[in-house]
Amino acid sequence: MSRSPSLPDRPHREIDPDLPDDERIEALRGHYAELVDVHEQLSAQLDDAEERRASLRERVDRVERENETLKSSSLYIATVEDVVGDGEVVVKQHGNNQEVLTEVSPRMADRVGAGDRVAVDDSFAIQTVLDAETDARAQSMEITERPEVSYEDIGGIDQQIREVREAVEQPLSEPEVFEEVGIEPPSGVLLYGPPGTGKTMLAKAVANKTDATFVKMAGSELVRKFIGEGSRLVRDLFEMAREREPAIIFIDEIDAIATTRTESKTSGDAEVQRTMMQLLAEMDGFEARGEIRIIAATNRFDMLDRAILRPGRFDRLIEVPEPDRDGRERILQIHTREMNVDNDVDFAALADDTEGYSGADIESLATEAGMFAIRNERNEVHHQDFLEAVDKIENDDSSDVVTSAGYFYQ
Ligand SMILES: Nc1ncnc2c1ncn2[C@@H]1O[C@H](COP(=O)(O)OP(=O)(O)OP(=O)(O)O)[C@@H](O)[C@H]1O
Repeated sequence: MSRSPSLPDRPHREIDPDLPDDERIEALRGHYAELVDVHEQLSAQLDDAEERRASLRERVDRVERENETLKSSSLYIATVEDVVGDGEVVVKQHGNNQEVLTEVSPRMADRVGAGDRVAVDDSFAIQTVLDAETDARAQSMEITERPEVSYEDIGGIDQQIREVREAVEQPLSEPEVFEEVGIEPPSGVLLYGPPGTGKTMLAKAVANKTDATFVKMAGSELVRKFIGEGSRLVRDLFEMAREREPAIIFIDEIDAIATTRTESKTSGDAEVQRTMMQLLAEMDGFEARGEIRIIAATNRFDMLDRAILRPGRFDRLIEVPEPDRDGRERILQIHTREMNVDNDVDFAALADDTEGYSGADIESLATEAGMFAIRNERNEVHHQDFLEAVDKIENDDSSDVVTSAGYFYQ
């Protein structure tokens, strides 16, 4: 730091009062001249000091600004695509889709997994994993690189499987067939029917079969949890799918965002409307022969706004009903494949006893029967265990069976 210049000496002059007037005046003139000189020096020093002060102030301002920028420095949002091992991951930055192989600090190593949204700094070091609170997308979207469901795991809806394969799988696996014939594949497929009948499974099985990423979003979460975010989330949903082509977008409970317009003009309705408009806009601007297929599901077909069923939107409707007797038998067999089931179990008879059960109900029934076997200290499940399970489920008020059978869906 430069040192302040020394101050000039203060002029001091004793003037003898007994001097003749002209000499005194001369002495006073001389004193005055000295004072003027010192004044000029001090003014110059003051100007210098002012100048230095201004330049220091400027430096302080600059440092403060830099400090502020560092403290609040923006982080970029990226998705972890793959954990390569040895503390390295591939991340893809949102927006520019740049893919980067980056090291994970030991502090973050246990917390980072494929599919996580993370905040990265300029050098792509992962600073934080976005938790459910900050990451609306993580809460409302489920992304599975390759779901483990196959068509063989789904019972009783063979006709629906066939239709979904034609409408969703074939355009992905054999797009040339559609080109040769000169038709556009259906834009979107709508699965409708009571809860727990295998709609989600169907969508997952197609993703599995076609090696497509499964991107699921629940319509209800879109509008209920993230007020004001609905349309952004719809945009995000399609963007996520585009980043991961081939992909299957599955919108569960689409009725939550595509209900018939009501007269009321509450802000909640406006939000639902905006979300639906965004969805329609995304679908309208969609390449029908592209690598992204859209499947939606609803339990409330009656409530749907018909605008979403127009050609170019959800133009293939597939009903997924409750399983019939044969379907129930098949689903029972599927869900007991891994169980140690005694020869006395009569699946045909159980199918008769489970009228009105959905696939999900039958899955709970099998688990419940297994619990009875464990309670009776057996490792084999007997027919009687299934009967007790039926009894328990039907007398249990909290059971879904009672409600799902009574669901209104068309
Ligand atoms: N047809 C089926 N075959 C075999 N299992 C089934 C079938 N339907 C449902 N399940 C079982 O029930 C569970 C839930 O099914 P799924 O989520 O596919 O139903 P959904 O129709 O999408 O229901 P929701 O309308 O409530 O979302 C599945 O994980 C599966 O174990």
